[in-house]
Formats: sequence, C-alpha cells, structure tokens
Amino acid sequence: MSETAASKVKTQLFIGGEWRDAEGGRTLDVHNPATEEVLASVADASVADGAAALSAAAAAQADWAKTAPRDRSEMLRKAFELLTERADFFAELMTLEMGKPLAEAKGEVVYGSEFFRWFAEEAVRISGRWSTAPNGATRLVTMKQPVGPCLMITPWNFPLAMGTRKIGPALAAGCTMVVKPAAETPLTMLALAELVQEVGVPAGVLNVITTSDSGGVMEPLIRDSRARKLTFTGSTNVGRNLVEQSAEQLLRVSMELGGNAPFIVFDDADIDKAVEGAMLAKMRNIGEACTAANRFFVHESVAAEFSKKFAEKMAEMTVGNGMDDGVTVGPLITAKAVAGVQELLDDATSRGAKVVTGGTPVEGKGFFFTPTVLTDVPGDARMAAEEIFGPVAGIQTFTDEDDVIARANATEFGLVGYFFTQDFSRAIRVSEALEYGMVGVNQGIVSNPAAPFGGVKASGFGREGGFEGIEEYLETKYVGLAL
Ligand SMILES: O=CCCCC(=O)O
Repeated sequence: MSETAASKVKTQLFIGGEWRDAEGGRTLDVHNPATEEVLASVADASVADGAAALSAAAAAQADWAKTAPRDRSEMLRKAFELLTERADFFAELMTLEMGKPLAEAKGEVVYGSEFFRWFAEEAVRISGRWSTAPNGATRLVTMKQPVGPCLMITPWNFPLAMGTRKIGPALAAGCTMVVKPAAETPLTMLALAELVQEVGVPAGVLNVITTSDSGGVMEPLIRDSRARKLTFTGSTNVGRNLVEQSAEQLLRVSMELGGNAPFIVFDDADIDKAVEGAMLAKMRNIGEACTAANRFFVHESVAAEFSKKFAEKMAEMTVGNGMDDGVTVGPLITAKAVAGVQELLDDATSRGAKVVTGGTPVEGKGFFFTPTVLTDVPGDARMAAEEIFGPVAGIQTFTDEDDVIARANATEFGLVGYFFTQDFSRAIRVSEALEYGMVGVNQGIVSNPAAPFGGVKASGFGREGGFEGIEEYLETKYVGLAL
C-alpha cells in the first residue's frame, strides 16, 4: 500500500453518522489501473449492511425535511468551499483509483464542487403556487416537498461529479440518501462522506455503502417500501434491470445511461475548431464517458483535412500514469475494458476501416490503449452501434444534411449530439432535428452544472443539474381550499 491520498481515506461504511466495518469484517480491494497495485481495502457491505443504511436514511428523513432551507444551503456552500480547498487531495484520489490524468481530475473537482454551489443556491428557491380555480369557488395551493429517502448508484468514470450531481440536489431538497459508489472507485465517495459530515449534515442524512455485490445489496433496497427514489448513472443494460426492480414500489426514477454520440462536421465548419472540439468530445476522460463522441460524420469535401489534423493531434497525446507530468491519456479502468475496445476496433478493421493512427494497447503494466483514429468505418461496424468507452475515433463521411441527420438519429441512444457549422440557420435546423437530450453546437462539451444534463430513448430519463435538477427530488402537493 502506498503513502498516497488513498491511505488517508476512511475505508469503513458510513451509516447513521458512524464509520463501521462491514458485516463479518469483509473487505474489497481497490486497484490503481495504471500500476495494477492495490491502493486500499474498503468495507465490502452485505445485504444486512445495506438494510442498515436505508434504516438510517429513513429514520433521519422527517427531521432533515424540516431543516430550514437556509441551513441546508449553508451546509452545501461549506461543502463546496471545503472541496475547493481540498482539490489536490480529491484529484489525486481520482487519478489513483480511476486513472484520469491529474489535470483532468482537478477539472472534475471544479466541475463536481460546482454542483454543491449551484444547489446551495437552489435550496432557498424552492417554491409553490397559489391560484384561483376557474369557477372561483376554491383556491388551489401547490407546495413542493422532498421525495424522501433516495438510493443513489454512481459510476466509476466520474467518481466525484456523478456523486455531487445527485447528492447536491437531494440535500438541497431535504432528502436523505444511501449512496453506493462503483466498486472500482469507492475512495472518492468515502472521502466525500467525511467532508459532508464535517460541514454539519446530520447523522443518517447521507449514508455510503461500498460493496462488491452491487446487485445483491441494492435490489432489496430498491424493493423496500421505505425507499422513495432511485437515481442511477451507468450502462443502459443495468439501468433497464433497475427500472424493472423499481416498478415494484413504483419509485421515482432518474436514469442517466449510455450514449452513442454523433459528432458531425459540415462542409462550412471551421475545421480547426472542429478538430479542437473533436479532441474534447472524444478524449475527455480517456474516452470513458457517456458523452464521448462515438461516431464521427464528416462531410466528404472536408474529410481528408479533418481526418489528417485530428489524427495528428491524437498522435501527439502522451499515454501514461495520470500522476506523471505531461501525461494526457491515462489507463482504461480494467483489462476487460482494453479487451472490449480492441474487439470493437478489430471488428471495424475486418469490415474495411483503416487505422490512421494508434490501434494497439500498450504492453506492460496498466490498462493502456493508444489514441486511435480510423477512417472508412462502415455503418454496420459494431462501433457505430455500441459505446466504445475508450480512446478510439471512427470516421464516416456524408454528403447530404438530411441523410446525416437520419444516420445520427439511427441509434437506440439519445444522450448528446455535437455538430460544427458556421451557418446559423443550419445550427437551428440541426439542433431541432437531432433526437438527443443535449446538443453541442461548435463545442465538444456540453456538461455544465447550470444546465439540465440527461438523455432520451435508451439514454434514460430525468435531468441532473440546472433548474430541473432539484425537481427530481421534489414532489408537488396540491391543497384545495374551499372558501
Ligand atoms: O458517463 C457519463 C458521465 C457524464 C459526465 C458529464 O457530466 O459530462
């Protein structure tokens, strides 16, 4: 075990404001994907531990809901400030357990902490409505109340921000919660729990359980009538199962699932800007993001120029341990992830795609893959339908606007689409035509705490962040007042 940020994290379960071992003292190892070394061993929760966490959340709900909004707001504001102060510590933790380069991890701390600041501001703006019924006989009053105890399942790719994006609005709305981070990256969430405890959030409001048996531990909680909401960020397949389980208690559900983002470069685009956007849309987080550009559609007349410039930039990237200076591409999360990327690449080349740069994993310790650009990717290649989740970009060409929109929409997913054009009318037309929850015009990133993040179709439902984010944690109650 190394003397790093990882060794400073409390590794027990956080239940009812106390740190405790898992039943039977079971633990699970957390690995560094760059070195394959064990970073820490954390508590491995059982079904009984999960139930204890939900009991704590249920017991704390009524009092937490009564807390003054200003108090909840101040706690969130303090949490934002502490996270900002401890940015280096949280960034190091994320680089160690997830692999992203340190500079990107610092960027995630800024992004993630902003959800606390945003929802600190929203906590005091929850309001209802007063109106007169059309017949004039009664008054209609609506009020917003917290949904109740929430279950949160967060992913490994953004260990902090995907937590704060759920925890922030839940705290602001007056909900208690049980958070289960991914087994690959539990340390960031455990450190966050300590910070939330420090800012005065009462015992039982936030509970964190880490486990190697996510399905086994969470399913009974999802089926427990004390839970009122489930929010999940992860794959579409897992999301479908969770929605089915949620049907039993008819939980409120938010699902932030997979993507298959199109990235379209029109013939009138500023090509250098498009290349810059492509680098961000593809390579942010080593390509391990649901928002990652997955299918590049480039107008035939600019395809050669775009592909050449894009491939040059990709080839300039430095692959290595995210803790090292100058590294811009860290490891993928597991050996299985590397094998998955390789499979999609082999499938594409076997169907005629050409490798312009990269195309191979890196030999030795760690789960590295070289930044890769492919051209001539056929529409029936697996990577045109499945999330690549790695540093591989496949380019196809097009000639007609309607045709490219149809191809961009021809997927079960609908999270985010990107396109580059300098034609204002086209910008409006294409934004309206893309069947996606989010659209980036002349930009390769859409994520912003002040904007509603979320998808349509198999990318899920519900919105996180923006004014919409807090609504996911509020119920509307209507009171009819007779005169
Ligand atoms: O994999 C999806 C995580 C979304 C990260 C973001 O907010 O951009």
